[in-house]
Amino acid sequence: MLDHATPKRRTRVKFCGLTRAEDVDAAVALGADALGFVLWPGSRRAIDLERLASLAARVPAFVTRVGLFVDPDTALVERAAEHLDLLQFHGDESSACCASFGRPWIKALRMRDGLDLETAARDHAGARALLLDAYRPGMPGGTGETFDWSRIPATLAKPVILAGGLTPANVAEAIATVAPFAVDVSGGIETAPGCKDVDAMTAFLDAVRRADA
Ligand SMILES: O=C(O)c1ccccc1NCC(=O)[C@H](O)[C@H](O)COP(=O)(O)O
Repeated sequence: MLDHATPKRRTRVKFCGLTRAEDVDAAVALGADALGFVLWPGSRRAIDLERLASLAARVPAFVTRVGLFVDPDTALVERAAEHLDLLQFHGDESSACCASFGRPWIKALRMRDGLDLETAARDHAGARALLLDAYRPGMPGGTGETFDWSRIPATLAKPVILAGGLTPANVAEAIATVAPFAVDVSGGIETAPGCKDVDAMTAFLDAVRRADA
């Protein structure tokens, strides 16, 4: 019989910064919950709208297609959104700006000194989740660096997506420490920026499943 009193945790997994069809296919086959596509032209993992359309078309139902933006032009978000299920904002976008596209959205917060997560969660009340990432000046995301996970309050008003420097080797400790709703990884499953590694994706998912067990 199912024990409804103590449901088993299942940490969701988002693979971010995909640029190649074979990586999308592998991530889906392995069981990733969400795939991130970087639409910020300054990224080493950036893709254009044409590539987004072709990659997004490979993704079946029940796998979330996430588009990453950094202080984007409205037109870019509107055109990309046709191929996306969720918008992820990494810049200084206000809550009103994020909501203005009429699509589900999450806000990435870089953990700079003094950031108050409780206040940020209130400021972004319309977000479906907060993605917490490492802070490095001049780099809006994909730093490959961790931050002090003990800064995350146990009870935040929003689901937490933990990002920043996660790898197959440290993700279990991250889950044990933070108990996030989801984990997000980019550099930790790559051989080069934008090129994912099947063995690393497999190892990452295995580590998450072991941590949840
Ligand atoms: O990956 C990028 O190049 C990037 C550029 C600009 C904004 C966001 C970007 N990535 C965002 C992500 O969601 C990454 O997965 C997240 O920052 C974690 O990256 P990593 O530390 O490499 O796992």
